[in-house]
Amino acid sequence: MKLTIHGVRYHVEVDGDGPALLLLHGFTGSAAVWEPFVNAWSRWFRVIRVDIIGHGRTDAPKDPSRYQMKLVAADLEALLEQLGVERAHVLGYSMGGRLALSFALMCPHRVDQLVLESSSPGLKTERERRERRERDEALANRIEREGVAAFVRFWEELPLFATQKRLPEPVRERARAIRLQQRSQGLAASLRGMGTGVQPSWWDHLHQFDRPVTLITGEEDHKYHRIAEEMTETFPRAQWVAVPAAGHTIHVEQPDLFSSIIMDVLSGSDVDPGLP
Ligand SMILES: C=C(O[C@H]1C=C[C@H](C(=O)CCC(=O)O)[C@@H](C(=O)O)[C@@H]1O)C(=O)O
Repeated sequence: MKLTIHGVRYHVEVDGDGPALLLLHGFTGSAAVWEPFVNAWSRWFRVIRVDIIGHGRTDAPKDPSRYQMKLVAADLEALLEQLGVERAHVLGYSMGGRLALSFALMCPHRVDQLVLESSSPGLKTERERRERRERDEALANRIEREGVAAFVRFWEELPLFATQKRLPEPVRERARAIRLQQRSQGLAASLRGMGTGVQPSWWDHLHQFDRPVTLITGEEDHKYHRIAEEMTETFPRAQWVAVPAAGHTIHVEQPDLFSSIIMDVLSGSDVDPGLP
């Protein structure tokens, strides 16, 4: 379905009934990344998948200022309102996790449980943010200059995704196909408007969020493993699950284990952080 939120036409897919579960994909992704989980999860939840601004079949305004994290978080509140959803479990992956955390801190009354897969609260210092903005501006220019296909070839070779090289080719092909569906204008504006160096740092606000939080990282994703360790110490009610034999994109690399973790967490079952 299409919902017009503050002038942006969002593509939203809704499956199932029950407690709302809002799913937020990562940079270069779309609602399609969650497709493998919808049949199982929609038996228990009203699964709401959003194409984040600039991605998928949602509008991709050229002006990066429309992608500001606080504006997009406000979009999510209005979107849930239009769907008649008062509160939701919110699961975000990577960029979607940064958005999920922004939404949770801005609208805590709208969140039942927060689950962050391989994500961060932003960068602590203005120097880190400035350096990241410069890197992301160069990336945005590269996307506009070379196009999405060339960018995807570069992007999927990042060390952050090295563990995906051991995945079966059809799995990698599916992830690649979703990235290739993106528009250069949307990706470039997303980096400039809601990149890690642009968003506010939420590090000093994590202690304010007293709803249950689950942080999920891959044991081989050392950078986000460290970030999750620090976030766990800061949130009042956080658990951290480190998934073996996985890197940054756990829902692609260990889908069955990922789905079990999510269902256990959302059903209120204890998850063994050490896992089998
Ligand atoms: C390259 C780094 O940061 C980027 C990596 C992960 C985030 C993401 O959403 C990637 C999703 C995917 O391609 O599967 C992205 C973001 O948060 O916007 C980061 O820019 C890094 O080394 O941290």
